[in-house]
Amino acid sequence: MIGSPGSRPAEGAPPRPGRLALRHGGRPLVARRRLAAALGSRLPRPGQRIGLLGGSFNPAHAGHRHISLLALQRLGLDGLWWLVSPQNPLKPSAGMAPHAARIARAEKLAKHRDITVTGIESVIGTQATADTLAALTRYFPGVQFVWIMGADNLQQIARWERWPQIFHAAAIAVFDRPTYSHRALAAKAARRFRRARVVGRAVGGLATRPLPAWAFLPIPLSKLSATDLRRLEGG
Ligand SMILES: Nc1ncnc2c1ncn2[C@@H]1O[C@H](COP(=O)(O)OP(=O)(O)OP(=O)(O)O)[C@@H](O)[C@H]1O
Ligand SMILES: O=C(O)c1ccc[n+]([C@@H]2O[C@H](COP(=O)([O-])O)[C@@H](O)[C@H]2O)c1
Repeated sequence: MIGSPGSRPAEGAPPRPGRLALRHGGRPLVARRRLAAALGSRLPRPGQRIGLLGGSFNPAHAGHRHISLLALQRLGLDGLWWLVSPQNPLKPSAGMAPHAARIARAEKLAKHRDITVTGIESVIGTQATADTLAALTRYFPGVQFVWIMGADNLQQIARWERWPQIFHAAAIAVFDRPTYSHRALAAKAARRFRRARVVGRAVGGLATRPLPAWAFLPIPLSKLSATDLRRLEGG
């Protein structure tokens, strides 16, 4: 049923954003063929575990691929989408390469059968992650979405729009990143949701845990960043 939050109703979840109308005249606002086009015809099936690595990808780099491969393995994902954001609400648009150019470059780098590069947020008309997750869980009921991010974003997620809703909309996997681990784990979001943290062997089943659920994954670190790459490329 479109409009259901997926197979994992979150107990005590805050109300979904009212302004996000996904049905009009009984039909979804975005036709399935447009969603399929944005996903290279690879629509997910109910029950599948799909990782969502949201990012500016300005530009994509091997650090993105590194955490994506680890996410696929360690979380037993069926697929992982690189959600190339039209515009991060907290980043300046100056210096941001055009959306299509960032997608094209990410596609060249991803090159993995389980990774889909997509600009789907521009198709469904969302920018804030809370809205993106609300839309995806309605368009794809029963799909187990896992939001993937680096530790730098756990540190600052409490500045994102309606951020607690994100914890109630999808499981969250945080991948360690040089210099951020301690700050991230001491930050507001980690403290507020400390009881929802999944540790040890249970992390492998994060995708199917009742929400909220999040985990911090220590990994072999990658120092790569888009900021450094832009500097090297003279951008
Ligand atoms: N080397 C890395 N290790 C762990 N996570 C990373 C790494 N690089 C990027 N990420 C994560 O990937 C997601 C998308 O990152 P983004 O496209 O902003 O790249 P970035 O290198 O962080 O860019 P910038 O330097 O411009 O902020 C974010 O959640 C970010 O934390
Ligand atoms: O929802 C928000 O308010 C929000 C604020 C900042 C970042 N985000 C999302 O976080 C993801 C990572 O962004 P970035 O620019 O650090 O790669 C990307 O999907 C953004 O849309 C979302």
